[in-house]
Amino acid sequence: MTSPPASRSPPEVAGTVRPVTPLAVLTDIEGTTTAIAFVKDRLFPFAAAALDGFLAARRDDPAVAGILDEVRAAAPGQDPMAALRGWMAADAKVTPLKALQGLIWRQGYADGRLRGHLWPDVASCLRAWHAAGTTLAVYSSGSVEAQRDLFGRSEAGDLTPLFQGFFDTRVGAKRDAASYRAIAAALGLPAAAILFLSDVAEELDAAQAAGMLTCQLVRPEDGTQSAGRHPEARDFPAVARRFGLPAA
Ligand SMILES: CSCCC(=O)C(=O)COP(=O)(O)O
Ligand SMILES: [Mg+2]
Repeated sequence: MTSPPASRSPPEVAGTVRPVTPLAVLTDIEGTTTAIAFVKDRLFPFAAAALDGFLAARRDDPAVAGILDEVRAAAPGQDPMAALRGWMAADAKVTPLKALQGLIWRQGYADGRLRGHLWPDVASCLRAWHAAGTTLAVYSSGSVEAQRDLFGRSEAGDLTPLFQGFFDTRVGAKRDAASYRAIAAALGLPAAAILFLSDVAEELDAAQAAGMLTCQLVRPEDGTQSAGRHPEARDFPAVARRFGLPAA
């Protein structure tokens, strides 16, 4: 006798033996859909090299002026440029830095110097999951604008129509369980129906504390390492097999 297909109703959390198939997949970007090397060796140096010229040209743009006000509020008494440079050097996930990087990258995506990297297994799975009715959303420290540009001008084409939501640190820090509760509420789903994918164990811990299903992407070619405390997958097809999602 064959097993019945996994239910599409919200999964039971405890005391169940049936497979828990998520209604929604919430994915991180760096280290999960996209190579860490692309972010660290391409995107971050691109923004650092363009920062001075960008601010000189756009300082009076209301969006840029607003970000600089946020920098001053986050680093009182410091020169905003020094604060931005310090955050860049430390890879600090500070909201105004991420917003500014997103605006700088936007120019690179628009004129073709940047194209969003995706691991080759990612786009086909996202398309298959979306086609099967799974809600897809993104949660990254990169700004929502940067997320839309990366997926909109990706190596696999424009994937933005697949996603129902994009969330950044404006919803809260990625290591804070409250952020995941807020995302579940915004998606209109119980946290237990959402699978969060990330390479970072502390982010998965926070999602799990909020009640989400979790899976750590461990891609040896990207240098990520197993934390040993969450379900693991080496790519998106392995996520699909582990959680009963459709294969690409
Ligand atoms: C939107 S792509 C740039 C990613 C980024 O700026 C970053 O800090 C990586 O954060 P993630 O949460 O995707 O690991
Ligand atoms: Mg990550």
